[in-house]
Amino acid sequence: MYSATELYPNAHVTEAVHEYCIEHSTPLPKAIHQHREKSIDFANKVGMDPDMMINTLQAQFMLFLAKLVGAKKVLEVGSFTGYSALAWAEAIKGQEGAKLVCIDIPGVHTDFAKATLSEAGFFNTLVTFVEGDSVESLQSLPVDKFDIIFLDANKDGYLPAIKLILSRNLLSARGIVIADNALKRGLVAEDTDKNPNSANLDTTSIMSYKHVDAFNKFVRDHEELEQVMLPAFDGLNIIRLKQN
Ligand SMILES: C[S@@+](CC[C@H](N)C(=O)[O-])C[C@H]1O[C@@H](n2cnc3c(N)ncnc32)[C@H](O)[C@@H]1O
Repeated sequence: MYSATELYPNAHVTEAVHEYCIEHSTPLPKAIHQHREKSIDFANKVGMDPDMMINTLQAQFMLFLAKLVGAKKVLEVGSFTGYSALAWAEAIKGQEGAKLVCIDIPGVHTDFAKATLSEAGFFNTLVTFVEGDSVESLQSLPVDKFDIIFLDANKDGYLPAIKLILSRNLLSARGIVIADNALKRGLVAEDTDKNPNSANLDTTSIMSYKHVDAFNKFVRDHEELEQVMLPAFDGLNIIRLKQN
């Protein structure tokens, strides 16, 4: 049975709709736009994949969402060149007690992200970096309550991350966890040859869809959590603590 709606007839219309959405959403500040261009140049120069960044529309969405939930404290796991971090910083800046903590492994991309946030006047004031493995960093992070926790690093870290978020009480009562790539190009739902993305199927690496699927199932089955899985971007699993 086919119960989903295939909204757009082809890739051309899908792309046109995407551009329309960008043009009809509140634009990102110019500095964030410019940073995207600089990040693409930088990533290409150092041989990293610029497509690791969230896209423009996702940045517009996350900035809006952060404002919608009145976020003051954000924890980002996986910052790359600092593009999504800039969007979070823009959303929370100017509030007393606002802070953004970014976790990523050390490297030229993290140096680039720190320089960017420094140029924007955020580094070490609004934004701090924890340089290390995602799970180890979540284990040792000083306890605080975050209104948004964005998971966007190694996929084998998602499940240990949500367990640590719960056991260490890192999420504020009305806070949300946003797990990016929650659908992994559709592979979590369909990993046979009916999905062209199943060619060279990766079931073992740290980025495998298998880890994301285990995370999604853990979240779905956890009695203290409620969540919505959205087929937007590469899939967003938006999670919160059940409210009494
Ligand atoms: C998809 S990118 C993040 C993109 C960023 N959120 C953005 O939209 O601009 C994933 C990041 O996870 C980081 N990463 C990979 N393995 C990691 C690990 N074990 N611990 C911490 N970060 C890791 C990579 O260095 C990379 O910068």
